[in-house]
Amino acid sequence: MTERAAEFPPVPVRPLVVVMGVSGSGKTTIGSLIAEALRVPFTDADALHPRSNVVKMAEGTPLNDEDRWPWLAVVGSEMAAASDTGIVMACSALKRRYRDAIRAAVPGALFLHLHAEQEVLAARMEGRSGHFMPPSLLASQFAALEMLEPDENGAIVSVRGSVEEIVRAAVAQLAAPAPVG
Ligand SMILES: Nc1ncnc2c1ncn2[C@@H]1O[C@H](COP(=O)(O)OP(=O)(O)O)[C@@H](O)[C@H]1O
Ligand SMILES: O=C(O)[C@H](O)[C@@H](O)[C@H](O)[C@H](O)COP(=O)(O)O
Repeated sequence: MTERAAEFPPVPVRPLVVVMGVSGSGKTTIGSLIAEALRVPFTDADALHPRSNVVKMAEGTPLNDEDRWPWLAVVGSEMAAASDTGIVMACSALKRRYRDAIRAAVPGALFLHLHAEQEVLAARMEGRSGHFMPPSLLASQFAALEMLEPDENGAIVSVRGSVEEIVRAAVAQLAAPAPVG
């Protein structure tokens, strides 16, 4: 076992993880490090949006359900295709019904919700450059957000702290998930 793998407790074999949360919550930053720690591939669902969705968000208009359904279908099929290796997928998955759609494609999916107050994330988005998502859409993301419910397989992880602390807490949750709610 390498030094890095030894830092973390054992996690499920071939984990199928969705790192969820609003824009700016750290899905890309934290999700890619979780994937590295688990030694599984990482995919950012930002890269799976049809061009029309990216243009819409870049213009400052929130996506609606109709915009998201085809994208969520791609997210689900990419995860299902990774069931032999495991995967960490960064995907907002803001609403319960979106997560239900992903679970329909990947029944074993685990959801890690990266969570912090809007002000914390707004400051982080303001500090991010070269991304299509404008900080002005953050309020609409919080308005759409539905928290994980007790029957959903997953955990809420606070992202107020450092990246290292968050990755550690997230991997610990995957090893021994605490019940939500
Ligand atoms: N724990 C953290 N502390 C400080 N800055 C962070 C933290 N996590 C992410 N960031 C920064 O916040 C911004 C948003 O993170 P990002 O990973 O792009 O979020 P998302 O993919 O959810 O939109 C980026 O500039 C990133 O470097
Ligand atoms: O469902 C949505 O409205 C989008 O998926 C959105 O939640 C997502 O956050 C964007 O793709 C922006 O990308 P970042 O999350 O990387 O800011």
